[in-house]
Amino acid sequence: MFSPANSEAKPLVSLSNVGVRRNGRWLVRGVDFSVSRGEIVTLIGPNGSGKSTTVKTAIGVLRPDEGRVERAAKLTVGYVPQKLAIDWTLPLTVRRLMTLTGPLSDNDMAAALDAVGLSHMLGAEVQHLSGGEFQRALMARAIARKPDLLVLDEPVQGVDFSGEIAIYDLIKSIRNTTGCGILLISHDLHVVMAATDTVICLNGHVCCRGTPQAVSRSAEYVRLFGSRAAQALAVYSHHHDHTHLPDGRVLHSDGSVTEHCHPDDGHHRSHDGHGHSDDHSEHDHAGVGHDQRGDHHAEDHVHDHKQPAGERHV
Ligand SMILES: Nc1ncnc2c1ncn2[C@@H]1O[C@H](COP(=O)(O)OP(=O)(O)OP(=O)(O)O)[C@@H](O)[C@H]1O
Repeated sequence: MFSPANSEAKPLVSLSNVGVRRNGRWLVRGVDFSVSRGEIVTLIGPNGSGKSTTVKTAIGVLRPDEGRVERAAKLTVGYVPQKLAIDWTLPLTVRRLMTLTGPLSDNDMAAALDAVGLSHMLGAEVQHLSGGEFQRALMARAIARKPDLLVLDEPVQGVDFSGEIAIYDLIKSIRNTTGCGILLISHDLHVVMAATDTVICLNGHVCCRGTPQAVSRSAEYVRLFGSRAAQALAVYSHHHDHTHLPDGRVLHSDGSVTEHCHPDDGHHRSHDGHGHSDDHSEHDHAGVGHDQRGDHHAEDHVHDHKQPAGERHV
């Protein structure tokens, strides 16, 4: 069992002021974060905010156009991409899926499938797996080669709400048993799990970062989802009140355009039941910290915490 005390101080991967530019446009810029052994870091943000670009840069699939990416020597990465090119017309068993990218011993395959709860499905056709089972099979494939860093791009796609909780539990258990670092992407701003040590919100740059734990401890949340769900899942929603234009300028909600984020065009909105207010200390208590480096100011975004779509406050 992994113990954080055993974790190495040096991060597995660290990004400093990373920017990626394509066709004259910055896809992401000024991105700073690191992932250490035993740590779970989750990137959230709207469509096109640069999450996939950022993880691809972190693992070396893309080269940054500015800034620096440092990876630990001999780092092994298990990567579950957002999209997988599978020919669904051809039969493909779970066993074959596990070995598509290289040979794997029977023992390692069995251990990985056991870890994700799919040992009984070695001979099953991938086409027949449920959304949750398919995601687990992809995770088994990624952990079978015992990576130092596991990177999961939207691990809960096609999975229902209770399945999401199970997958987040599984991710946490993989971290606890192997001690690997985990870098996750959640496309959905609403759902972030409590196992996450750090949430990083991207919108072309790092908007804010912090822990989702405080939300999962709120009485309303525990009443709504039960204590088990509260241990496994936190809910975090983030409303962007400005848009980054292709040329790097910023379009604000009042229609004005500035070179950089505006220092006072946003506010912390209170939310029914969660008691958030404009008081910074309270917001900090909720574990969410704004990124105050560079030109991005603490007041540039509106936050609240709420239940996922389809759920309702009680
Ligand atoms: N090679 C490329 N050339 C030009 N633009 C690109 C390239 N790759 C990505 N983009 C653009 O960069 C932006 C960020 O894309 P990215 O896939 O990183 O976002 P994302 O946050 O992962 O989005 P989603 O939630 O939809 O998966 C998008 O506007 C995308 O169209």
